Amino acid sequence: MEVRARAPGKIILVGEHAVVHGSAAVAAAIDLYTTSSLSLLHEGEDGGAGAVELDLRDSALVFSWPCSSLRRALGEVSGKAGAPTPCSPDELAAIAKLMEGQEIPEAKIWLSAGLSAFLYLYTSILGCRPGKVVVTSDLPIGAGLGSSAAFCVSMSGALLTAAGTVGVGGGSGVEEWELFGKDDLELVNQWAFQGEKIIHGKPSGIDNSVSTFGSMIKFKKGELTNLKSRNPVKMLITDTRVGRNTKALVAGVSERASRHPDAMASVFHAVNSISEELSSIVELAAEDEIAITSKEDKLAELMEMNQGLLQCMGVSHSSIETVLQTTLKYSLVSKLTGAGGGGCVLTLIPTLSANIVLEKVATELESHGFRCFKVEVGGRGLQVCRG
Ligand SMILES: Nc1ncnc2c1ncn2[C@@H]1O[C@H](COP(=O)(O)OP(=O)(O)O)[C@@H](O)[C@H]1O
Ligand SMILES: C[C@@](O)(CCOP(=O)(O)O)CC(=O)O
Ligand SMILES: [Mg+2]
Repeated sequence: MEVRARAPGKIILVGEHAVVHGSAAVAAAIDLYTTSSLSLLHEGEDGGAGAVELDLRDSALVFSWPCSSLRRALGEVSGKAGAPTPCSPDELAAIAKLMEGQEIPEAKIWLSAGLSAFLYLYTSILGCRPGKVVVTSDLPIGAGLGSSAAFCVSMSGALLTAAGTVGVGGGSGVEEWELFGKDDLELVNQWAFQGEKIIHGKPSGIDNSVSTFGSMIKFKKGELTNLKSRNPVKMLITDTRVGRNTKALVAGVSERASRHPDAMASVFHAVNSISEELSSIVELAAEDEIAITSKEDKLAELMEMNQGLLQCMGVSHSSIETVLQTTLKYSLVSKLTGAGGGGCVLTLIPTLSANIVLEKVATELESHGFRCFKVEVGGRGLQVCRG
């Protein structure tokens, strides 16, 4: 049996980093996906005693662990159907040892966090039984669009479906994407969060939640509120192509917060107010051109204010500043999205803006070596297909 699960990336409209410290944030799914395709094998089917294989198609890298080594390192784990137990320090150390035998190219050493999350999810859900997972993704990795969460959500979705834990009774037998019910999605989300913890250290949970449930959400202290966005929100995304790592950036903000607790508490409080205000504005229905423009002006101003506060947190970057200055020449407002330090920048596209302006701004941004693309905002979350 093959199970394919796909999960979207996301944009954070406002509230990144502050959300880790208890403020509200607003995020939306985008139409770029990571897909995990899982085939379970029987011992001996591959001519050997069986192995767990991870094929990262986009990187042209395949990793493999004999089931016998997994059992030696992790014990006779039997797989778990219910809610996850967090990865213990001992388990994490055993997984780190299993990584030693793998040949990860130096330039892609950042993949090791994803591989560790994979081994944790696979062995915890299915035990040490042989199987093969092929992963493909439309998302740039490590660029602020939530590739780590999409990886963990699609992987958890595929593994839990194969284990028969979620999606029981669903599916029509023909190849089509299937949506899960709320309880199944909750369970997938809990597992994906544990995977995110291995990759990020201290995630807020916003990325895995929006990737699992889709749509546009407000997220605060683990609580998710679905936002009904009454008018389309259009965003241009600019990938600065400056690599960065969410774990290090999140840790940097926490260190700044422990050096300046009062000042940073005020910054986080201001972000919370921005997210709350933006949430209520997106839910307002604007009927005519004047109302739409006034609504978009408010969204743009809140995004601009949030960008200033992200600079206060120390997570902007010269490449991000270049995008801000370039789009401002065309009276367009931008802010970083995700962890910052490079990665992607959002530019709000007003409904009434002329296509020619957009083409000009994209051309100028690309002349700096950046990559621009448009995304659909607020679409579906996890979907599964059984072949
Ligand atoms: N398709 C993938 N295959 C393997 N690992 C992945 C994949 N997507 C994400 N990851 C893991 O997630 C990390 C990137 O996560 P992160 O730094 O949070 O950035 P972002 O989530 O914004 O893309 C990568 O370094 C890798 O370990
Ligand atoms: C910085 C943060 O708010 C978002 C990180 O998103 P990304 O991994 O950069 O896509 C961290 C979090 O909320 O877990
Ligand atoms: Mg991430």
